[in-house]
Amino acid sequence: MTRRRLAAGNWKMNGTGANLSELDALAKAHPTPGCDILICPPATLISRASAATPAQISIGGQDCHQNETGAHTGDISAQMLVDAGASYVILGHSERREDYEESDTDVRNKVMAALSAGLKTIVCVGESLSEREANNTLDIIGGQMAGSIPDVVTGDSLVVAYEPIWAIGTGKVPTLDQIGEVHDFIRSRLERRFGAGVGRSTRILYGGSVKPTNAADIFAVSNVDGALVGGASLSVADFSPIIAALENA
Ligand SMILES: O=C(CO)COP(=O)(O)O
Repeated sequence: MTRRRLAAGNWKMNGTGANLSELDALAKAHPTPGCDILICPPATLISRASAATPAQISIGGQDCHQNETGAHTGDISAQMLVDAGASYVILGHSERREDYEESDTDVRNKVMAALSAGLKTIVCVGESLSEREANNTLDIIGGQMAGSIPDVVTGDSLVVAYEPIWAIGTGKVPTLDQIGEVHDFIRSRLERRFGAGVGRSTRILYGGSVKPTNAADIFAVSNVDGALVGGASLSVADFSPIIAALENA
């Protein structure tokens, strides 16, 4: 099973129109990429980013509401993301689980809404430092997967991102053995639940302090099919070498 690798950038709450030139430069640096490239800018930029960016770079959202329409001030539905030009959405990021107390059930409902709108979904899972230190990492990941991923997944519509919370924005990265252990576990859980088809075609990304300096080592780990990159996705100078490392993995 060959999975097309994915380099995904999560801009979080960073970027205005002035940053769209980064996308242009990224597209010029990777005219025919050897992996999928995705940028998830803030919602205010999705429409402009998708209009301005060549097709080899996909644009995604960072969250969506579980309902199609309605009285939900400040929220954005999956259909609205599609309308704005998004083809992916990140769901269940640890920052949303923490800042908005999103539960696994909330995430699962959002994933179902996004899939039925035709979006590919990147579902984030990951343990806190205290959970890792208590040797609970695999239990936590297994529970988040069981609770956050719905039964209706088909084809390559699901991407799972393993993001240890303690590695996000900290410069700390798990050992390659630790990354491999969790990615192998995620793969086995996907195969057990969805069978060989979806279980093997689902891409599993690593996220948390991925930099040009550590990307090649991380991409050599088994069942690492790409990265979900925060800070280093904001500039072409940092993101482009990460993409190149993935292309060469
Ligand atoms: O949370 C992340 C991506 O979603 C990772 O962020 P950093 O790459 O900044 O650690």
